[in-house]
Amino acid sequence: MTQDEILTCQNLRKTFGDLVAVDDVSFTIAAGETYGLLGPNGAGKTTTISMIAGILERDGGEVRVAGRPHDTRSSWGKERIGYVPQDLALYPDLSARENLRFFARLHGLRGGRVRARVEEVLELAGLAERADDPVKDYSGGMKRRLNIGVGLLHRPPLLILDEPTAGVDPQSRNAILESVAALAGEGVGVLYTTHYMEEAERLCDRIGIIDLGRIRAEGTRRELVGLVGELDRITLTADGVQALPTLAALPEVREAAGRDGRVELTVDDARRSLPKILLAAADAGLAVRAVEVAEPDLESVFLHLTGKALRD
Ligand SMILES: Nc1ncnc2c1ncn2[C@@H]1O[C@H](COP(=O)(O)OP(=O)(O)OP(=O)(O)O)[C@@H](O)[C@H]1O
Repeated sequence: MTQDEILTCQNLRKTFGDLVAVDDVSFTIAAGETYGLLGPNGAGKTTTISMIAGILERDGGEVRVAGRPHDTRSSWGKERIGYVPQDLALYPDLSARENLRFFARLHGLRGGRVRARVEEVLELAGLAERADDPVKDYSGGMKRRLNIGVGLLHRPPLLILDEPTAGVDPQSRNAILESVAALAGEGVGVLYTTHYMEEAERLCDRIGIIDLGRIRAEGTRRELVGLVGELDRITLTADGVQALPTLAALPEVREAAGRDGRVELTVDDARRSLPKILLAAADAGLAVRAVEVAEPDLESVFLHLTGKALRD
């Protein structure tokens, strides 16, 4: 274990009757790192994080929080984890401020520390202006932001978020993603589950692709994309395909094909090679009308690894 590892889980396993919901899952998260568990509904994300959070008994494996063994009975680990479940755990008749005060006391905060922390979390969640309205009058996104705020009250060094943007409006979604990035910037380790590829790509330093209870592949976005050996594609729409031999001869171009005024190029790094390709096309007398760049994404990685789409 490296010194700044906030979470280590090894060989986690959970069965429900004959169903193996989580099968030999291992990964680590460092302080300040955001780790994404990306997989479709039923992949085993919630079961995995419930075991890590210490709210579900595991059938096998080990969890360490900041180096210490952690299970359903250990309060030391729970004090270091902020767990935000998918379902809202709020009192609808109380205001945001009242909800936060209640949960802050539950975490053992008292007196002036409750007041100060509640105000900080209201700001963080972007709810200061509506702090005294009953939660039942909030939008779905506001409730979700408050739910995350509750998980942050005790300043945990490890934050576990279970699909925090499911069903929220785009504005709240953006606010949630920004606040998670800010927390990671302050050194909080984040475990983030999602079935949205774009969120994993935008937010996560490393991603574990999970399907049928197993982690199929793990790495940075670039590493995962590299794993399946897919290359970037550039499509030029032009007045003809006469520049094809010139473009095919460029060292950046792996494959080139053209017909009906469209030139299709396969390249290693589209962003870097695009200016050179456009210059070469112009030199060869090709009038380019449109350019389209397609980089392989985690959706294609998922398809490659599991033979099915991330979303049905
Ligand atoms: N308490 C339970 N009893 C029986 N089966 C369960 C239980 N909890 C989960 N499962 C099953 O275990 C598998 C993994 O479920 P889990 O909820 O962990 O997946 P998930 O990736 O979080 O999906 P979702 O996004 O739908 O929550 C699924 O097949 C699910 O039906």
